[in-house]
Amino acid sequence: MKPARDEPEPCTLTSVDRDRSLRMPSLRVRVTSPQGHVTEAPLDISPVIVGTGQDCTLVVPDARVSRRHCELRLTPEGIFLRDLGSKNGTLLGQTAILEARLAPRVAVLVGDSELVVHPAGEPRLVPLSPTGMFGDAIGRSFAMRALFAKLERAAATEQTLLLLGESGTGKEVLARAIHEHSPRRNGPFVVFDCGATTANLVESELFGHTRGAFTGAQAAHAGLLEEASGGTLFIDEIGELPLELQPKLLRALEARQVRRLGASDFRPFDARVVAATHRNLRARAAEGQFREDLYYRLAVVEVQVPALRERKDDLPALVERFLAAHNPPRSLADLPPNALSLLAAHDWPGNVRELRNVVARLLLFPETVDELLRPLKEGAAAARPPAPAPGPAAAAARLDPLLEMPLLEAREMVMEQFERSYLTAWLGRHKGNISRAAGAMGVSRQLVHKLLDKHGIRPKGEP
Ligand SMILES: Nc1ncnc2c1ncn2[C@@H]1O[C@H](COP(=O)(O)OP(=O)(O)OP(=O)(O)O)[C@@H](O)[C@H]1O
Repeated sequence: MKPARDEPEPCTLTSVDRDRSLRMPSLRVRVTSPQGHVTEAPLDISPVIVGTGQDCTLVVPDARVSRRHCELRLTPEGIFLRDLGSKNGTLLGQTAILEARLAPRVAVLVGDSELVVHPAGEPRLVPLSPTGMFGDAIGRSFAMRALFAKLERAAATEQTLLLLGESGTGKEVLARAIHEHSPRRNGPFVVFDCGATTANLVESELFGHTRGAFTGAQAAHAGLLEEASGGTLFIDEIGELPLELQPKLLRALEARQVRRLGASDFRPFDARVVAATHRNLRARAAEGQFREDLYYRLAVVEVQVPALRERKDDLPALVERFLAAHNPPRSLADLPPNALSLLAAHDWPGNVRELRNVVARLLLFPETVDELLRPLKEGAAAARPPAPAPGPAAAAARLDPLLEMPLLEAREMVMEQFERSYLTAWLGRHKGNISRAAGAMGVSRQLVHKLLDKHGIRPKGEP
């Protein structure tokens, strides 16, 4: 299909069909190493990250390429290439670029490798949700509206779904919305977090147990697969499911029946499973850290929930939502005038959860807007020594704004702030060493990683 004179350039994202579909050009990013090794990936609504790290979209075998070297993004304005702070730079001709619009077929140098975006066939149409909402999830960006349209269709089926995405991107909100849009909406929505449950409890929690199956099992207990019958079981952090339990979950999902711990018989269950993880499960499966057969069983429908930094178009609507949910409800006019532009300049490693917390803090301490995003950028490396204990007057002054909030909200916010300060202080004392900080805090390394994700903190030394 050749674009007519007035049609948009083929390498832009454009909504058509009265904003119900997205015209998605077919583009492929190709990187050729100096030895002639070629790696390729499609460039569509998700950005392509190029680097040597295994979590990159395009993993380039070139020692002069950084772990996360550069990023390509398809936007309504064209293809954008951004250097991610690489050591050896991203060169367009002789010029090192930080961010530039890139035309197709133009070669760029990353390390010693050549990167080119090639048109690869006809554009396709991707359905868009017309509303920019899916259950409680808000998203006006093309990326989220395309995701909502896909999830709406998947929700109507009985298929198992796998939601991938960084911590705080909204996987649980989406899982709940899938349940609410499914024929099972009148049944229970049950949540199980593999990452927050100790390994020896996971089995009895998921599959249940008989009386006397282990010390303390005084009564028989149905597992969550059975409890979610008629509804949906959301298994969060499925990547943390112990390897030895993975065949048992696979068998249960295949046979739609479950054997309680200590039992010899099988019981049928009727729950739909939606799973989520912040890990690259496909890569873990390839490395033997996750059962490949279970991965394929879970990923019948697999969706990637984009990070907030990839969809900053969503910021105003999300901020408005958090303001409106405040008690009493607030609006954008209650924020300092430069707040939205400051928020847009931030990278949001903790995603929507971090945004929600920042908005809550902005309402309490609007005068701190300029400082607010600075410590977030510096992360744990900037852990400051704890401030001296405040006197009674200072304590009362800090309490005043909290008194305007309902107890539960105020308590959650104080707890989150405490958790963050506690974590950064211990990481600071141990120079970012997670094992030592976890030891000092008396918790597992996994929990420290989870908390780091939750608060959007990147410890010193991590890129
Ligand atoms: N699209 C969205 N619209 C409105 N609120 C959102 C959206 N995405 C996330 N949130 C809010 O952000 C917070 C974190 O979301 P959620 O717990 O669903 O993230 P998650 O990806 O499941 O995180 P984790 O992997 O850490 O469990 C919640 O308060 C949720 O309501």
